[in-house]
Amino acid sequence: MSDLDGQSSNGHKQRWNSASAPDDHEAKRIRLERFVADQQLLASQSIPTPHTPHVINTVRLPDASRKKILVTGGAGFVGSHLVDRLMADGHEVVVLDNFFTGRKANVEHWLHHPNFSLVRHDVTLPILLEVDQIYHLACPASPPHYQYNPVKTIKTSTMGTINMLGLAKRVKARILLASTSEIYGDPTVHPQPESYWGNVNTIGVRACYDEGKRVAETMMYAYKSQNNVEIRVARIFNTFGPRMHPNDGRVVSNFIIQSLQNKDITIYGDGTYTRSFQYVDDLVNGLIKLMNGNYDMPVNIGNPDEYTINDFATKIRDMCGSKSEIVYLPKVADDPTQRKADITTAKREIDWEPTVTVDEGLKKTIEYFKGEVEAAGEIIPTGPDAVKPKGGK
Ligand SMILES: O=C(O)[C@H]1O[C@H](OP(=O)(O)OP(=O)(O)OC[C@H]2O[C@@H](n3ccc(=O)[nH]c3=O)[C@H](O)[C@@H]2O)[C@H](O)[C@@H](O)[C@@H]1O
Repeated sequence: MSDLDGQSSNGHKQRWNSASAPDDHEAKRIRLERFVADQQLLASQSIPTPHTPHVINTVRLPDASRKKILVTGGAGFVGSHLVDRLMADGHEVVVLDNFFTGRKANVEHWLHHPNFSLVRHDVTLPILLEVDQIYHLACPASPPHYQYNPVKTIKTSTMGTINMLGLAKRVKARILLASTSEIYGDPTVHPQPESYWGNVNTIGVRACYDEGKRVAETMMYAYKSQNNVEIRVARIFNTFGPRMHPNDGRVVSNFIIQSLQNKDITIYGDGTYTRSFQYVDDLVNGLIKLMNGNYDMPVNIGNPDEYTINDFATKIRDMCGSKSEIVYLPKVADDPTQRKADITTAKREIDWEPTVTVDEGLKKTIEYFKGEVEAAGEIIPTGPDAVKPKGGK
């Protein structure tokens, strides 16, 4: 048995004598383990090789029609579904995400695809990239999450949008802003058309998000008129589907998670408030149509199917076959009392309307959360108070 040269942890070469040396078999095993680890590292960090674990086949677009598309917040719930569509359509996609509420798991299936790049970056800082289109989605959207650090939420919507508009201007990219139905505040007009100016409490707990998005819209139109930037503005209404953060705290994820575990379903207030809910695939279709159409005024993207929170709780409990009790907690501050998308503009200008019913969408979402609950053992849903998103990259 020959002696082996070894490297000690402090870097000094050391010599094992035959008494203390690992035998040949052990040395081979260590070398093999190192080789496999090196290969795995290489495969995870470089373009696909025959050893790369999993590369999804996508359409191969000719250079002339393949676009470089930036998706800020692309590892989030909505962003990751949008990325799936853009990748499947054969485009090159760059995802920027700071992983505050986004999760690597949402996009990990693309990590080895040569058309895909994932960059950990906070949009409040500028970035230089060459792209043709920008979907600017980055911002926490769940009330407990966006209220956790309101100053950061404001910076994300303001500085983040300025940075993305600056980039769009420099590289002449078209930019789409993910705005929100929240810009209508607690609406006095029902349903809400784009021409309604809204009713927002400028110093309330939701203002960091609502006002941030309102000024983001203002910036979009300022860059359009002053710098000829090509803009699109989507006002997104309540959206649900797989990959919602399990601790998101929003009504769909909370009610499903509570029902699946036979825990109390928590209604804030008396449950007479209303929302209209759309499935995420419909939203993604709407965003892509808006981006690639000719209309550059704000467009509501939502499903007008409106429910009281009471009815929605019963519906989800029934669909889950759950024994949960419904409990009523104090209402949350500045909660909009009614919300329903008027989608006349979307139908007329971009030929879009939702095609997935709330029931179909809920079935898929319940299936997804069954898996999440099973994997986690137990999920304690986020309550109404401001809270930092839980890990779970
Ligand atoms: O889901 C969305 O797309 C929207 O969600 C939030 O707006 P909000 O309508 O307040 O959404 P939820 O937090 O899901 O609340 C909906 C209603 O259910 C109630 N709720 C929520 C959670 C819960 O456990 N129980 C409960 O009664 C809320 O008080 C509210 O009245 C965000 O602020 C929007 O940006 C986003 O577009």
